Amino acid sequence: MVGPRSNGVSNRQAFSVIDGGQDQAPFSAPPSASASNAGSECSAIEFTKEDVEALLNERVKIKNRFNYKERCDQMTDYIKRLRICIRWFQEHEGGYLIEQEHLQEMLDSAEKKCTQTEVLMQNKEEELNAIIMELRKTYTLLQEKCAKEELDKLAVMDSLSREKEARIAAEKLQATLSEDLGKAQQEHLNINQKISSLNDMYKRLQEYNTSLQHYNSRLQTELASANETLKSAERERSAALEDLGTSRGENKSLHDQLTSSREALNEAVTQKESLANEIGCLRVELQQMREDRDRQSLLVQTLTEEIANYKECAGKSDSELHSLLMKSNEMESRCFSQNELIRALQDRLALTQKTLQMCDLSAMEVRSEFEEQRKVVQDLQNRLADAEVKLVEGENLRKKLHNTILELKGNIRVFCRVRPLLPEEGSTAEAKAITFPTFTETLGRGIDLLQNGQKYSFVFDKVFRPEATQEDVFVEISQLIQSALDGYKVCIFAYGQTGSGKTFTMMGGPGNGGEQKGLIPRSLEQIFETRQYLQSQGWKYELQVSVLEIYNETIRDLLSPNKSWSDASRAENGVSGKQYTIKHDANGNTHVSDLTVVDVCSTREVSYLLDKAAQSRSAGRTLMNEQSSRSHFVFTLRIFGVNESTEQQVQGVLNLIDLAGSERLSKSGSSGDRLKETQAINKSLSCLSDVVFALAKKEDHVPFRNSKLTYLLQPCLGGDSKTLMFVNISPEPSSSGESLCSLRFAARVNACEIGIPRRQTNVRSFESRLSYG
Ligand SMILES: Nc1ncnc2c1ncn2[C@@H]1O[C@H](COP(=O)(O)OP(=O)(O)OP(=O)(O)O)[C@@H](O)[C@H]1O
Repeated sequence: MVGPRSNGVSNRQAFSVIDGGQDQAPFSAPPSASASNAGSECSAIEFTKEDVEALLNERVKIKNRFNYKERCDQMTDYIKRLRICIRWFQEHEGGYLIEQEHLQEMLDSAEKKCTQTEVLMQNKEEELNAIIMELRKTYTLLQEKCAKEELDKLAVMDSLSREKEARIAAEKLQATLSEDLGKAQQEHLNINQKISSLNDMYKRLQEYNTSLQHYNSRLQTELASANETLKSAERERSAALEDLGTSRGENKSLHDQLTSSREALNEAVTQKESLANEIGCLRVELQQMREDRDRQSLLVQTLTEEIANYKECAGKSDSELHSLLMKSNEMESRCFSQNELIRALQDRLALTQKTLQMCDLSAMEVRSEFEEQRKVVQDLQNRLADAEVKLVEGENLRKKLHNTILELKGNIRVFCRVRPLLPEEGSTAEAKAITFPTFTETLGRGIDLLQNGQKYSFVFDKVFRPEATQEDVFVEISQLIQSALDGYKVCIFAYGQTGSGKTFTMMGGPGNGGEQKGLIPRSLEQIFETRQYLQSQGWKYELQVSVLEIYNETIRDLLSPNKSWSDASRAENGVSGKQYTIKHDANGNTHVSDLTVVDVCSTREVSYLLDKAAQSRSAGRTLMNEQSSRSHFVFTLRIFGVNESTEQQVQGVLNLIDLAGSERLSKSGSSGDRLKETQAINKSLSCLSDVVFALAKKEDHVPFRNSKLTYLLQPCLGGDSKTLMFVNISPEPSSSGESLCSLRFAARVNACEIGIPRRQTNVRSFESRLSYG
């Protein structure tokens, strides 16, 4: 057996030359050599037969290699090793010649094959290179694709992570949404419940609304029927009053008749009594006569008997007989005269009895007539009582209905009055600034104003045309005045530009008398008349008057016995001695300290006080009005009533106010003191406007305290009184600007809702004598 052995450094070097200096392993894995690390260490290798066979066998293995490149490399490596092996054998040729030949052959064939293989390999290599190139290209493409894929993947990963995040967020969101959904579902349930309850409520509200509508329509019909009833009550009342008057007349005439009948009866009775006395006397006389007659008859009888006896005893003396005959004749004549007397007395008796019977008859007649008359009187008295009860009921119904109407209305009422053109204001032919619509629904309530070619329409509770008389106006407010007697606070005030007719409306025309009398004197007349009339129903009233003016924001007592101001002091912005303060109590009554209050009993007294106050009132001449009121004039009548039969008590207040007129400084031509007055007037009216504006807008704060006027009027504007405003309008086209302002203000006032009027009953606290509202 031969095998590779270590041959020293020289062998090794020889191999190195053969290998071309390449430092690589000559054998792949010789079975017995330490092949793995044998490498090119030829000097350390010894070849044996087994090694050569193994080497030869290795070729087969290499041939079977599938991978060309690998096969090629291994084959090259194999050939090198074979050469080394051959060389080794050449060096050691003595013992191994056969193997050398064999090996040579093998080497040749191997070289051949190797060459073929190399060619093949080259082809294959080229092929492979082409494939490799292709593959590289593909690889590059793939790499690119891969890079792209990687990028895509990254992008996908990124989007995935984003999606994941989004998913997580979505999941979170879903969780919260689920929670929300749960809540929402809960809420939905709650809302559904709420909706159903709201639906129920809505249904109930609808029902309530329908019932309210029904109630409203019922109220409306009731109101209409109440109005009808009121009207019929009024008619009945007036008919009852008429009836009452005629009944009273009838009653009086019946009373007269009754008295005369009574007198006739008394006369007849006395006549009857005297006749009865006479009859009694006659009867006594008759009785006496009868007794006399009987006696005389008896005497005649005895005398006749005696005569008979005498006749029997004829022969007795003729003289005796003669005397007896004489006696008998005398007796007979006496008897005859007695009989005559009796007959006359009987005739008289019969006559007297007849007269008595007649007297009895006439007495009976008079008595029956008297009874009839008494019945008629009784009937009339019953009817009178009925009529009075009806009257009281009608009066109560009227009050109730009147108050219901006012309560239903619930706001300040506004009446508009347009004064006629004055002679100095030119002809009526001038273009008309004011017209009155003729539509049925606004008839008597509408007014149209033409200003700069534009028409402005307003509707109020009542509009009085220029031709309306003071009486026409008063008729419309008389019910309101009556309310003051019924225990309500009533306030009527006149508003408008200067010269528009406020003072005319409130106080009256020149002289304030007759047809020209204004609302204040007419109201007082009505109050005194009604007071008189109500006395029959048990009412007693005490009335107190006070009058003040607000001049330049200062209160003045117009009934003060010692007036402490003069024209000079007026000019000094109205600084007088006394400082009057206004206070409102919890009942809504207003008190002005130190104000003169006068008890009044008749219209004359009040007229005197009114004249006195009117004379004391600040007035002056302006371009707009000859006699212009320069202050707000406040007349107050406090009414305290007590019904002694029903023990009812009422306390009413009547405030009648003539405001100073609003005016443009340019138009009024004011200067000096007049200018100051105008400024003060305009300021207080502007405060009134602010108050009305705040009330109309239902603001929490109403600036009542901004002026004396508004503070004084607070209970009338914001409280529980029955308030009526007159807006006075001048028909002059040149005043249309101011008229528009006044009408606008009035419309705003009309829209204000104040409290429901309250009646003050069962109050007897009259010690406070200074209340205004
Ligand atoms: N309805 C009317 N009928 C006839 N004359 C009237 C009427 N209204 C007002 N007048 C007259 O118009 C003039 C001005 O009226 P009045 O003095 O009442 O106005 P006013 O509004 O009170 O003015 P001021 O605010 O300046 O006091 C007066 O001469 C008055 O007699």
